[in-house]
Amino acid sequence: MADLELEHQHGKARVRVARLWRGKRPGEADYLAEWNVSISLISRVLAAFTDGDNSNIVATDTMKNTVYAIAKECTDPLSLEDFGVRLGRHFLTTYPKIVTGAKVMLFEKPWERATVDGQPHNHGFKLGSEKHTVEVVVNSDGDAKVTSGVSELSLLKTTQSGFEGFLRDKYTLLPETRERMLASAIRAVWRCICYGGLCSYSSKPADYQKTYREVKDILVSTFFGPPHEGIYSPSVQKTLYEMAQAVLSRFPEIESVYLNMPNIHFLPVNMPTVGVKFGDDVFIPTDEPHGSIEARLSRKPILISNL
Ligand SMILES: O=c1[nH]c(=O)c2[nH]c(=O)[nH]c2[nH]1
Repeated sequence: MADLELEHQHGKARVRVARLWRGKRPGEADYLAEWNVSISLISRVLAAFTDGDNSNIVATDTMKNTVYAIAKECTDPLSLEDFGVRLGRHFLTTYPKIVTGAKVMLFEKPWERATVDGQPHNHGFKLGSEKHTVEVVVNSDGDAKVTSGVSELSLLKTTQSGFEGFLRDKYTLLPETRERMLASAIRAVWRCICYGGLCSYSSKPADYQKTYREVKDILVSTFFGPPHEGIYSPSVQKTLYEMAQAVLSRFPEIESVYLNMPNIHFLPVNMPTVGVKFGDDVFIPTDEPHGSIEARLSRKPILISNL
């Protein structure tokens, strides 16, 4: 109908692939990556929706198979980001007249090299905790916008946290405190890249894997503070801001960082009527409800007129 407009995309979600790169010589370590890949294509397939004309559809089954084929083509270990860019560009170069954009979302299962007798094992892996996440958007010029992240980074500190001075009204029960546990399952997402195109911070991190590890380290060390004394957190909000600021000051190529930090409450047990006296030593851990605190910190765009 002339007065209607259809926006559409199609793709394959949650394709799981494990890529093994065997040690090149006997006795050399194997490398393993397990990825979960979701692809969504913007393509000229309006007629498929409106007229049942499938002639321009890239089958989602083909997209799934392409994940395996490109994984095979990658003869050396590579980052999740580089794999995502390569995969996204594949659809644009294979179908330049049909596919006008590709979005690839990936996360990596945290297999870590096992250690046995204090030695890294050549072919043994164990599952870690937090996940590396990536979103790649490729446009028809082949420019790729890469957003990296970490999810389920679960951190807890037993002290050096409080919450005071907040608004009080007739429903406020929460006592003020300078002594509480602080726990969160952090999701962080940072954006730094434009290949080609206009972008104020356009350099590609030399090594995505290294940047991922270093961003994680900075998030963790800012959350906890120094090993012995720690650092006092007056709120999740302030700690979140300091974590984001630390990432931007360490990495000039990162233009913005988003942090989502649920405040996972550990409620001190208190049972005054039964004669057991607790003193911030027994807690009820709770998942729900939890505080939900999120923010994005970005560099202000550089104004040409100020240069
Ligand atoms: O760090 C906190 N921020 C809040 O906004 C909040 N709200 C609340 O009940 N406890 C906390 N803690």
